[in-house]
Amino acid sequence: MVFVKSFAVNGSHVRRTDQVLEVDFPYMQTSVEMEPKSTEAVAVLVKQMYTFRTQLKVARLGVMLVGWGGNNGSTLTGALISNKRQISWNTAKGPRAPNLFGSVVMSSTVRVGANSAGEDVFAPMHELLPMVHPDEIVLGGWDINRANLAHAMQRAKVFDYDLQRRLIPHMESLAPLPSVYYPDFIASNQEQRADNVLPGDNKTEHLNIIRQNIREFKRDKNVDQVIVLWTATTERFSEVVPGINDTAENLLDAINASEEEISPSTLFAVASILEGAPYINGSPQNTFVPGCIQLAERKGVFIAGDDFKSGQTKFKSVMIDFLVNAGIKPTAIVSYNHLGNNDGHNLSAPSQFRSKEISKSNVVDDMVKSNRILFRDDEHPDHIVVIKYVPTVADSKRAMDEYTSEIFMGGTNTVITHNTCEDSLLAAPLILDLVILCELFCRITYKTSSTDGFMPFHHVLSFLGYMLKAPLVPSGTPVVNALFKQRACIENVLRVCSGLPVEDDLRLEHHVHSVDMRNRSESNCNIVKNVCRRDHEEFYANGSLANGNGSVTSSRSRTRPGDSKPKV
Ligand SMILES: NC(=O)c1ccc[n+]([C@@H]2O[C@H](COP(=O)([O-])OP(=O)(O)OC[C@H]3O[C@@H](n4cnc5c(N)ncnc54)[C@H](O)[C@@H]3O)[C@@H](O)[C@H]2O)c1
Ligand SMILES: O=P([O-])([O-])O[C@@H]1[C@@H](O)[C@H](O)[C@@H](O)[C@H](O)[C@@H]1O
Repeated sequence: MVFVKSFAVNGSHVRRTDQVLEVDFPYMQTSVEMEPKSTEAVAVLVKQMYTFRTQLKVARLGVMLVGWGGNNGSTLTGALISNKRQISWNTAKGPRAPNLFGSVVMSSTVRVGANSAGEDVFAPMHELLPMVHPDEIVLGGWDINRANLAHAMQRAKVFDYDLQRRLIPHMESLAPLPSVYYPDFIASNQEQRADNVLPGDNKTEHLNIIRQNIREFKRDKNVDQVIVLWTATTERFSEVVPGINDTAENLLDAINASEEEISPSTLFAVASILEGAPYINGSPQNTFVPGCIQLAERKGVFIAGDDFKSGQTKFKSVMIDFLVNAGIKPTAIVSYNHLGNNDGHNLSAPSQFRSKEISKSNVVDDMVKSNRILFRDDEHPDHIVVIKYVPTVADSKRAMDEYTSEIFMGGTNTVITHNTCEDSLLAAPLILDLVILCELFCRITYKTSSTDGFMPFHHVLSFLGYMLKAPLVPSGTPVVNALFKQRACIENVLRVCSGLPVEDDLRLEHHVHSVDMRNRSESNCNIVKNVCRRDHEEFYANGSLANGNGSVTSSRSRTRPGDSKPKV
């Protein structure tokens, strides 16, 4: 295998200028024709030509976190500073260097193709298209607690002490803006944190202040784009009330009337949408009430959610995909976890736990519904979710799962897992992926023979489902929870927008009679390889490359659009 730091795709289907990359893509689908209640079907192959257009200029990106002073917010902030400044730290086991492990965009690779020797060539996912580099992201946000980010980081107890010590000078000047606090939506045990709240209960005033905060942040930080992301405390579900939050008009009127059922998270979503800022919900509550979704559609602003998929649930979406697609029938999934961070404290309250229980429980539905050999229409594995608050373990969440399945000829298979998830160290890189990909999708448009010119993707950005437990999807479309299908969706949309083919793992070239790889016909797609095998091993050894003059270049490519890509 060979690893390259960057590549360009050439071919008659690719048109590139300094500003724009346009790619033609023949999208093949099957339209299934069948009579109602019939079990016979006919699949007809349908090809639709898409042209994808990507604006290559990456936005100067500002990210405003709601709940900035929380474990996730402070951990992400410290991690970005540590990576940008290359702040290493000492531990009992020796020195540690910053990294971005757990970010699918920054730390996973894609197969670009095979070279003339038949070797697979891999590149970083973030090299598929120009994306925001984490070093360039400007962070800000709100919190109902006034602690500065240095204090918040220390309170979170996530980073090693020596790293905390080294980060404090860079974080103590960062302070969250005061936020909206409506006690009824989060556990009463959170009241002690609420010392940084907007006065009064006039929701129109609160909305306008949040909107002003977004405008001022964009101006003062000199960013081109702002994305608002909720990583604040899990709220109880909002009741969807006709006349209150069922349409965009009713929702805006309800805010003007300071209706009680309008949650802080929905207020933030409305403010973001009205300011043209994409809004992402990292928690399980139903922020996106129907009126909010309709408002996002009206304004053409991306929304995505719900609930970061970080540890136990992420693993579950792999296990159930494996079992069901192996023809094995899961009959019971018992998920228990305990955690001791403030999130866990909030989740110890029934209404907030219920929000999380829903998002953690629905993650198997797509896989179960896909296999009527194993499951009857109304059949579903027993699925239990338990969350307990144990202060001692702090952010180091323990997840214990038991998967019981029916196997061949009446057999039973039971898999028991114990997963210690450093909650915030698993969630923070997902926040990075969510905002990097969201910024990219804001620069991609598409056209087909049936569109009126180039159009943005649907305002419900369901491509981001990989990072979320309960992916919000456009009305009437299926929810996909299987983790590797979700990842394949992201990789393939980026591949086709870059000019590469979909990765279908068919690999026919390896299954047909041996072809002398040296005689492979020269494809019309040239891959630029600029790193030899030695560098490849060195890259993997320490994530950096020694170039010709002995100096070390960062393993994170800083290729910018328009840079002349080295040619071999
Ligand atoms: N692995 C994970 O950590 C993980 C995974 C999935 C989902 N989540 C969700 O992410 C969220 C954050 O997790 P965390 O561990 O950082 O929790 P946390 O309690 O440490 O942080 C939440 C922060 O939000 C603040 N807050 C509460 N209400 C607010 C409001 N109305 N406006 C602004 N700030 C507000 C709190 O003061 C706190 O600082 C939670 O909802 C959690 O369920 C976390
Ligand atoms: O690990 P995972 O299931 O993806 O998600 C986590 C839950 O297991 C945990 O109970 C909760 O406190 C975290 O906020 C997060 O939701």
